Amino acid sequence: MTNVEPDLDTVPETVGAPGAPHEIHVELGDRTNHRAPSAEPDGVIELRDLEVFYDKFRAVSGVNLVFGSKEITALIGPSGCGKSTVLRCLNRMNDLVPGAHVMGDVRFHGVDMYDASVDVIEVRRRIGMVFQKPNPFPKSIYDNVAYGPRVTGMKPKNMDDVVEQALHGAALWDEVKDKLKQSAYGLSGGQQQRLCIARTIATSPEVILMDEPCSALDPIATAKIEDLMVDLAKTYTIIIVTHNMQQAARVSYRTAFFTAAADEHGQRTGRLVEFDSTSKIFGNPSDKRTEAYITGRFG
Ligand SMILES: Nc1ncnc2c1ncn2[C@@H]1O[C@H](COP(=O)(O)OP(=O)(O)OP(=O)(O)O)[C@@H](O)[C@H]1O
Repeated sequence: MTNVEPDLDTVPETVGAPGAPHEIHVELGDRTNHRAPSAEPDGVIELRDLEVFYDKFRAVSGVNLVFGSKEITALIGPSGCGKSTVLRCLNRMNDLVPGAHVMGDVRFHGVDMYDASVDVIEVRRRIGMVFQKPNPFPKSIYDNVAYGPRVTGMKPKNMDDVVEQALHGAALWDEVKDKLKQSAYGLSGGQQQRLCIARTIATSPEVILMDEPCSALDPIATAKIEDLMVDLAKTYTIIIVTHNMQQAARVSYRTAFFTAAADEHGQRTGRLVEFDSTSKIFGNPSDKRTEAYITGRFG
């Protein structure tokens, strides 16, 4: 996936000076709840000088980002710029990737998430993840949702209530309430993805990370997940990686744009180019590389 993207550092002058007036055709926010982001994100998660390696390969470098709670933040950029790598740092998923190591600071409520005293299971309970391809377990719908509370040792008074609430939260209850004991594999792709969201919220996380959650879905199922995201953001902090710029523009409050630049040895390392409110990024970006990307000239 790397080394096939054009180098955004070499965008031609015709793109225009940073901040210059220009025409950008990405529609903003027909699905958002139009909650204006506060001036500065509160920093529920903060990245300082984040650098991620896969063995000796430096995949991303110099990432400083501050996420706001109960907001949707989109990470966008061309293939291979390190969006998923950064996302996986936010709940220590990269621990599971052979050769991956993380430098710099990743703080959750100000606490160093990579400190030796931190309980990784608890990190992943509080910061859940939904993947690109719906990945329900080969279990019943009920057992998929109850799985997280069971394995993380939650002892709810009534598991049925937990399952029902999570399925309501994922806007799936009405479609499955009469077949909770049936296999999750009998659901459509979009339903399976909402089941995965229910499975994530059943453990009462604060943050939900989503890595291209709609890329395997048709437009109707995508629209349902986008509506759901906006609804979930009233309760949860959501950080989403998406290739779909319309989607980023529709659902997110803030957007971080990454790109990958080659060094003198030709090694392409992902970097954060610009982070701002979504309306600024899509309406009047400060960096010509952002503008080139969102107007479809590159990437
Ligand atoms: N498990 C891995 N082992 C080695 N290199 C990896 C691994 N995962 C990602 N990389 C490399 O790290 C860089 C960033 O990849 P990453 O998947 O984070 O980018 P991305 O922006 O999410 O890409 P895409 O949009 O194509 O999913 C790429 O050069 C990729 O090849």
